[in-house]
Amino acid sequence: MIVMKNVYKKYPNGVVAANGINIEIKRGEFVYVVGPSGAGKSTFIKMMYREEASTTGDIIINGINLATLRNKHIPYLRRQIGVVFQDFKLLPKLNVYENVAFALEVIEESPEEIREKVNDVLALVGLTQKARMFPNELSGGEQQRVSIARSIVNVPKVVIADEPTGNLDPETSWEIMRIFEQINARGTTIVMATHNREIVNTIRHRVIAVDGGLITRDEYGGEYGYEG
Ligand SMILES: Nc1ncnc2c1ncn2[C@@H]1O[C@H](COP(=O)(O)OP(=O)(O)OP(=O)(O)O)[C@@H](O)[C@H]1O
Repeated sequence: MIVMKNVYKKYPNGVVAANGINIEIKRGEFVYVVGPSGAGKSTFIKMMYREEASTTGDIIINGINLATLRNKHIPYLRRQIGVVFQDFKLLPKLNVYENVAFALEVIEESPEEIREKVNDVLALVGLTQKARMFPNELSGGEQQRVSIARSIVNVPKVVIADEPTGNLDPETSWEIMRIFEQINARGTTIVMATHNREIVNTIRHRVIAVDGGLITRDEYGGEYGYEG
């Protein structure tokens, strides 16, 4: 489902952020990506949704080879992958419902389909009552719920999350994790970069540790194993 073969990434400034990564992530897995700041975690996951292209090596997502993917087909890839960010990235002028619906409208779904799908995901993240509110009227945890709803409304096979609890207090972080657990229980693959030791060591999943652009550890049910 996600395969990387000898993936190497050098940024234009000369920094090598991936230095020969080989990995296979199967459908339905939940994977944490951990490692010190600057280790290459974001680069690793940005390459999965083609925010960054690899310099050399193959990346295959759901059978799509990103090395040969033409730019005009990137939207097709993105529809198969939901992405959740630390800073939510909601559209401030759209309300909760519209932020989630937007992901569907751009691919020309019918109004009935949009309504049903958006209402379903808002119920899943517990925001039915706040559908008409705007991002600046919501707490950080609620904003992250909207962004998770947006990421899954297309029913992607993979959800990639880059530090999704990084801006949230501990209690809210656990609530957000419960939602990711639910999404994973429905069969969606989750790849999550995180600095949250408590979470990694409590809700056990596969742990991929990255350092210096290399995978230094890959264990099912592994420990966080880093300071900070
Ligand atoms: N767009 C870019 N241009 C140049 N260098 C970059 C770029 N993005 C990241 N880097 C460099 O690549 C290396 C890996 O960065 P990356 O953001 O992948 O690390 P990270 O493990 O996600 O770090 P953090 O935990 O601090 O978010 C760092 O040395 C960083 O400075």
